[in-house]
Amino acid sequence: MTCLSKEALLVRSVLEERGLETPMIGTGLSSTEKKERIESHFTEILTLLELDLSDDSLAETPHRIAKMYVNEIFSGLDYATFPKITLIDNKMQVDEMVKVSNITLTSTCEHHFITIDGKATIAYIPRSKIIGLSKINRIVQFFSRRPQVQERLTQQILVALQTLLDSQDVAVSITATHYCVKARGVMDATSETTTTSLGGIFKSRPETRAEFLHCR
Ligand SMILES: Nc1nc2c(ncn2[C@@H]2O[C@H](COP(=O)(O)OP(=O)(O)OP(=O)(O)O)[C@@H](O)[C@H]2O)c(=O)[nH]1
Ligand SMILES: [Zn+2]
Repeated sequence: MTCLSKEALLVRSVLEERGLETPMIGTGLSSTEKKERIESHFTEILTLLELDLSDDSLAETPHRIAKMYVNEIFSGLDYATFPKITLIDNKMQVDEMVKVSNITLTSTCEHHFITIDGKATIAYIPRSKIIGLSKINRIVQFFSRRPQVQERLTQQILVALQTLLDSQDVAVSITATHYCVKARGVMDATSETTTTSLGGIFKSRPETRAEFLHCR
């Protein structure tokens, strides 16, 4: 059994308490067992699509998909992959907004299992701690590597950062293209979806909210 970091345990318990955790069941399967089972089911799916798995280009596809699901695009379902978090005392007494824009975000729509491709902007007002910058991108990546709806993804990132920084003063905005909207179904190639989650002063103080939402 993997030992989870104290930050991973804390974030998971707060998300559970708030009803924001991704709905999951426990199977007790190891990562290797999951990959074996997924590979076997994808062999069946591709066969039902009448694809010839003896073709050298397709032969390894079920194995590739299983590896991609467990190790890559859905690795964020496992808190063992939660990033190592570096927090530093705010000795420099920063009390203005720290904002990180244009964070690359690639996730997967849980309704259609197809890509969500977007950007996140995140801000916080430092209190007692400041967080290592790359850790913000890593938290975005962690929660993106799950089947998601954009609204829940935005909230999970907000609450994780609030928990780690021990402050409500965090803001998250995500703008994304959903390939379930662009590449199938309604086939709209131009629309984008923006979701925003604001905490503390970003919610209560109109000037701070406006600075976050409108200043690049
Ligand atoms: N709110 C929200 N909806 C999403 C997200 N990703 C996909 N959806 C929507 O989930 C809905 C699923 O609707 P259904 O009617 O069950 O699925 P569908 O028949 O494939 O619908 P169409 O996409 O309209 O063809 C669609 O309207 C999607 O656009 C998301 O992140 N947030
Ligand atoms: Zn979808």
